[in-house]
Formats: sequence, structure tokens, C-alpha cells
Amino acid sequence: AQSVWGYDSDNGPERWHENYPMAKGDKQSPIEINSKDVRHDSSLAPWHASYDPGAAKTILNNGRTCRVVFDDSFDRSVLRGGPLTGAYRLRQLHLHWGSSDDHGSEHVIDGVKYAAELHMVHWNPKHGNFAGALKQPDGVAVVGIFLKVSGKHSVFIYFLILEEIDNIKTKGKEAPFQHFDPSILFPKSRDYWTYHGSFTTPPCEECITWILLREPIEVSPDQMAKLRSLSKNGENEAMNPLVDNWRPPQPVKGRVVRASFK
Ligand SMILES: NS(=O)(=O)N=C1NCCCN1
Ligand SMILES: [Zn+2]
Repeated sequence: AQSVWGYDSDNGPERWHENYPMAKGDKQSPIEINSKDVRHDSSLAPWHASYDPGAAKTILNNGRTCRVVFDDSFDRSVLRGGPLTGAYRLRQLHLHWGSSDDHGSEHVIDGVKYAAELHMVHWNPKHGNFAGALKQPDGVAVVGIFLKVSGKHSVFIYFLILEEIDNIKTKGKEAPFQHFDPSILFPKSRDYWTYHGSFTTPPCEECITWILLREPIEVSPDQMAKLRSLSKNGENEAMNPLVDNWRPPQPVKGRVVRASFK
């Protein structure tokens, strides 16, 4: 049987296109962003998130990432503004990270790879449901936040997600995760880059308006170590560290990245 997609040599990003042809499309993500090619767009509005902490439901290790899911059955936690038209519903958030602090993010900024990248996935309810939104160019909006490892002690104490890691060590483990407002993870600055791209995981649908925050948030080495203590495997299998679950940058193919800032 075909091995399910993943990040290993036999099922990783270089082979995804064999089962998911969209992976070779012209609007794939992530990309490398070079400030010299970015265009400041003064017409870009600020973005606003209004999230209901009660919408948070559970946290899950699905063997490929750590994911928090939210109630998206109505406009309860929404993202508005920026490059978007209308309100997009928050559905889930997850992370991508490396086996060491010098890499792990998916987007690369002026050659800089961050230790991790957090994705907050929202979808446009005008397309009826999430599955319908995946088929539309304006179907999904993902806010990307870069994580930088800081030696300082004033690190991300809010990072409640990492407190829950002990309960979801192995693939398939899920724990309640409630009363959580993910907007506490936003950095101070609202500056962002935006461009049109795809999911960075198969089937790699090209339905995403990316909103990448310029200012990284800081985490401690211990917090990164916690993330790396997750296992790709189930509880009755050998521990296989869940690390390096990132797709490398894809061809920009003439796309323009706009910046909300000068
Ligand atoms: N890394 S990504 O582009 O957000 N990919 C996703 N795939 C499944 C649904 C949520 N997001
Ligand atoms: Zn992601």
C-alpha cells in the first residue's frame, strides 16, 4: 500500500506530487520571502481577530503536528480585515518545528529559518463549509507566526499549548483544551506580509491567503524541547520524535508578496 504522506525520505515533500498533483502547482507554499522583492501596499488594512475562548475544544497529536481545534459551526471566533473580505472562521491551529533551534519554520524570511512556525487556519463561510472553501481561491486564510528561541527568562509563559503536551505524547492522543484565546499568542506588532498560496501539507490546495506576521514570538529552549518530545508513533510503538514536520520553500513563480509596513 502507498505509504501515507509524511516528512521522511520515502514519503516526504519531494514525493508528495506522486499522490497529490497539486503539490506541483504554480501557487504553492511555503515560500522564501526576500524583502527586496516585497511591495509595500498602503491600501492593505489592519487585520483583526475576535476569538471566543469558549470556542477552543481539544488538543491532538495526529502524528504529524500538535493541533488545537475550535468550534467553527458559526461566526464565533473570526478573523477580519487585512487582505481579507468578510469574516473568516477560526477552525484550528497547529505548528511546524525543527529538530534544533536553527530551523523548523516553513516560510523563510531573508534567509532566516525560525525554530518553529504556528499556523492559525480560518475559512470563508461564504463557501458553505471547510471542504467547499478548499476549492476556492479565497476559501482559507492562515495567520503564520514565527517562533524564536530566546535565552531570556521572560519567555512565553502563556504558551499553554506546551503545558498540555504531556497529555498528548503519542499519535492519536487527544485532550480537552478549553477556555483558550489564541490571540494571546500574537506579537505586539500587527505588521504582516501577505500573498496567495497553498496548504503546506497534502493535498496542497491553492486556496490560501497567507498573512505572515513580521514580529516573531519568543519561546524558551525548554518549551521547544517539550514540542520535540512528542512522538510520531502511537503509545504501543517505539518513540519516534515528532520533529522536522516542515515543507521547504516552493517556487514563487512570479507571485508578488505585499507588506503592510514600509
Ligand atoms: N500547514 S497548513 O498549510 O496550514 N496545512 C493544513 N492542512 C490541513 C488543514 C489545516 N492546515
Ligand atoms: Zn501548517
